[in-house]
Amino acid sequence: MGISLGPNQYGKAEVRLVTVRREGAVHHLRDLTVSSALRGDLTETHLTGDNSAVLATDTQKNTVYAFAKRQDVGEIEDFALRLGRHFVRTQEKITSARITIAEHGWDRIPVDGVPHDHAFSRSGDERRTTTVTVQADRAWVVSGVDGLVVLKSAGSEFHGFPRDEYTTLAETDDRILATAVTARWRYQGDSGIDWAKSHREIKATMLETFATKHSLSLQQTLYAMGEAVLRARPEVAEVRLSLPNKHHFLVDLSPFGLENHNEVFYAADRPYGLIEGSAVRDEAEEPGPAWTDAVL
Ligand SMILES: O=c1[nH]c(=O)c2[nH]c(=O)[nH]c2[nH]1
Repeated sequence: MGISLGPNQYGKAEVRLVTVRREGAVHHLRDLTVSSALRGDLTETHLTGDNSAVLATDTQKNTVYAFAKRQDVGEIEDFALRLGRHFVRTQEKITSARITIAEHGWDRIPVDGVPHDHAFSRSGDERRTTTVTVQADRAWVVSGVDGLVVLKSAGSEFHGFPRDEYTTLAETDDRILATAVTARWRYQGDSGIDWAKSHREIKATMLETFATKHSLSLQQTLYAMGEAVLRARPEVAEVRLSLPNKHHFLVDLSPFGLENHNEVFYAADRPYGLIEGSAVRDEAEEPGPAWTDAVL
């Protein structure tokens, strides 16, 4: 019978890791969600239940915690590289390790205007992310951001679209544009990059472009954001963006005898337009195995 095992991987998903590093009275907090996915010669466990090549997902979880103790976590890209290389180097049958990390931000609580030593408030929904894929002595790093919510209350139009028998949407030259940015960018190379600075500047570039680019569509804004990142950051080969159009509909106030001059909106949560695309550098390195899976 012509049946065989298809592509497979296994690992521990969403290990919740919080670390506290003490510098005298000042505590430094890190809050990560770490997932591992291993690939390799794993046919036996699937076909016969022979687990001799299966590093338990429980062990993978423990490795995350032990590594966090043995060495300061540092940048999520470096932590993921250390974990991925460890799994590939120590497990004979494992040929590929993919480590995905999301970092949740915490801000110090201000007390009388002074940031507190050891009390924090969650920074919101935004998360810094990375997915590192390690194979033999190569690694590919794809980093990004999730849940970066932005809105502009001017500088956005949408018109000139086709009208058929089902079109009701009014053309507009003044609307609210809002989205929650999911971005992924792939780095050329896996060393010599200041991950934190790169992340900070890519995010600043995307935000600045969102703010200043006069928008005729969210698609146009998406490409402008990606293009600006590639122009500013030579270490990045490609940027992929997934932008939900968080619609803000004008409320019809005429039943109440009131006019609505773009002042009162209904923020709908669904359905939403979902605009996705990428900007690619012409002479970019090949994406390697990391990109398609790592993105979304
Ligand atoms: O920026 C937009 N792009 C679209 O494709 C679209 N479609 C829609 O209904 N509104 C919008 N806005």
